[in-house]
Amino acid sequence: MISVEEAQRLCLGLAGTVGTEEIALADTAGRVLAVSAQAGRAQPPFRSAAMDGYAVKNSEVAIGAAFTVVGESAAGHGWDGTLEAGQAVRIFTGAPVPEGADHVVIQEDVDRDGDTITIQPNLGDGPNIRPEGVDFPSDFALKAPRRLSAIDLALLAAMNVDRVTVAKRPVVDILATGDELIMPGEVPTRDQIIASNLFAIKALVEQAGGIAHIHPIAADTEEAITDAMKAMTGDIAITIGGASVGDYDLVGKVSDALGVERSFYKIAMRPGKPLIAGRFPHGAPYLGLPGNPVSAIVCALLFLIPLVKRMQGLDDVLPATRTARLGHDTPKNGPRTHYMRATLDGDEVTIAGSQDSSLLTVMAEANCLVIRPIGDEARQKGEVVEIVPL
Ligand SMILES: Nc1nc2c(c(=O)[nH]1)N[C@H]1C(S)=C(S)[C@@H](COP(=O)(O)OP(=O)(O)OC[C@H]3O[C@@H](n4cnc5c(N)ncnc54)[C@H](O)[C@@H]3O)O[C@H]1N2
Ligand code: MOO
Repeated sequence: MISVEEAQRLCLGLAGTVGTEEIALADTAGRVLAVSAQAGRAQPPFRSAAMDGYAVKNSEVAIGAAFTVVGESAAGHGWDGTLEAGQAVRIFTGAPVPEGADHVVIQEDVDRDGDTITIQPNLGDGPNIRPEGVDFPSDFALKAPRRLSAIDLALLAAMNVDRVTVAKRPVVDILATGDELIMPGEVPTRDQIIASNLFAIKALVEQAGGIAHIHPIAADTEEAITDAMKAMTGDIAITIGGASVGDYDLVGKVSDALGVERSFYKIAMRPGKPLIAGRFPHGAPYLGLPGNPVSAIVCALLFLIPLVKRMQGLDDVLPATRTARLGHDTPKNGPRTHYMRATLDGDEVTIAGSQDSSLLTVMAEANCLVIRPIGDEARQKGEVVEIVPL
């Protein structure tokens, strides 16, 4: 059995790239920027008024000073002249500040009589002018790779970028295997259960920027699994279940027969020990996840999701960890790294009482996984542990 770190390294080694596409800015939220976007224009592209008021010379600003209003600069319609001594230009927020002016006195601070303004005693601070390029200069670039946030879309728009080159979304084929499984909504026989973990995995893939295709459940026969695996032609292939050593755990055998080049089988981790990883003949990375609901989901978080992100060109793809303090004593860990379902409240973490890998109710209540290293000694309340926030 290999370590989790080694397994993650090998999985990421299977990642190919999915190529890029140019799409409209409005469609890019959550996509990964593949080519740095260039501004080509400063923002603001001119000195602009930050307040509504009067543009004057800073050197002339004083309580009681009077100015003659000689023009108007509105947003989208600047004033082309040059301000002379004793003059003011009526100006509005976002409008270009005229040549010769370097202070905007807000309108609340002046008294206007015809074309004359006089600065009042309540004069506030200036200069109320945004320098050219104060948000970004004309050579500004939004650097790739980067997952585009909602705010990034506004920034790209401000940069006058209307088409964006992003990584294509990796297509992930998800195949659940097992005679006992039916889809939600179908009528189970006495010995059947409902396929569940694939829905969490589909959602995780989509949150990570991939496209998930759920395939029809395959029965526990070599023929059915072979046919179903041949139909997985996307960028990443996932099977769920049948990865262990039982008589009906046929996925490893079938994947070998299909020419999947095995990268590793079995990890010193709990849950998720019987993970299979390899590469399909057509190049797609393949992960054979264990069937237990929690095992499949934890494996997806630790191995599949990083792969989906890496195939979009992202660098920092492994789940973030942080530390927390144990809210109680906990016994020595065994020979596998244990990812324990737990609840973080403030800085204190409480490990769930049952860690059986079939328990979705426990995982649904958890908001983190406590990582217990291989052979970790018994820990006392208050000791620091590493966690993966969920
Ligand atoms: N003799 C041994 N038995 C087992 C070992 C072992 O080392 N020696 N490993 C155990 C561990 S650890 C795990 S994890 C499981 C993984 O087994 P498989 O990947 O072969 O999974 P299945 O046997 O097909 O299913 C296990 C369990 O999960 C249920 N299941 C399967 N698929 C789904 C699904 N899509 N949605 C919901 N539930 C699913 C299935 O009905 C079983 O109850 O093996 C242990 N055994
Ligand atoms: O590794 Mo299994 O995933 O412990 O239940």
